Amino acid sequence: MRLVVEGLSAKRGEDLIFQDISFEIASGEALVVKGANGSGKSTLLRVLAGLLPAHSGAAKLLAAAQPVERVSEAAHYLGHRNAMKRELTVEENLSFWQSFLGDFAGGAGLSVVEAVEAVGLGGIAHLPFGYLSAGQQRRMAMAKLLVSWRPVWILDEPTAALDAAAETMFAGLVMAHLSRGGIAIAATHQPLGLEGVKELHMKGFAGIMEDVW
Ligand SMILES: Nc1ncnc2c1ncn2[C@@H]1O[C@H](COP(=O)(O)OP(=O)(O)OP(=O)(O)O)[C@@H](O)[C@H]1O
Repeated sequence: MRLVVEGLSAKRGEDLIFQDISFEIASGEALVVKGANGSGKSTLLRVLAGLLPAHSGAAKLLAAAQPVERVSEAAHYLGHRNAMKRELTVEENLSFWQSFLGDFAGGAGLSVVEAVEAVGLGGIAHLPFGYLSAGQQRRMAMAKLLVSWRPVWILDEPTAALDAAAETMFAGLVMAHLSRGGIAIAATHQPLGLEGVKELHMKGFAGIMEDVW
């Protein structure tokens, strides 16, 4: 499986945010997207996740376990917000996402109990999501990545609000995902503790980008 991005550009309103972004990531690889505030990291991830249209260019997932028209069909997107309902329990939220998303071909998600344990929060899945601390909420949002199998993880500032132990835990989850043949793309200002990842440096519209492999 390969994620191939060719000549991608995107606008916000009338403004071109970036243009001519190209890169390729294969199964088992991660790409970290770096750049200053406002350089277009979130915009790029939102385009890949199908939440914003590309202005030009394309992103394709090739040789996936099932054919897809859009990368988003094979992707989990973890944005700045956690996409959980505060009034529902953690278990209810994760069960919803598990049945809503389903499994992509070639893999199977963990049970809700297993996923909650994998993020180190076994025993509090019965609480309303809104009762959890900011860091616990972020961990539970990561558990959402585990309850259904999606080969591509698109992660926007995944470790915001996490303590050092949770950052290490998250790096382990990403490495396990890669070892299952997954792909991860993460925008971050913080080191994710991942070894040997590719980097993409967004420069904003003036400088666009350069690759550092
Ligand atoms: N809804 C919007 N309408 C118009 N412009 C927007 C919108 N959202 C973002 N922008 C602009 O697009 C540019 C890129 O924003 P983006 O959120 O992609 O940057 P970023 O690199 O992720 O920044 P940060 O590191 O602060 O999260 C910024 O100049 C921002 O003001």
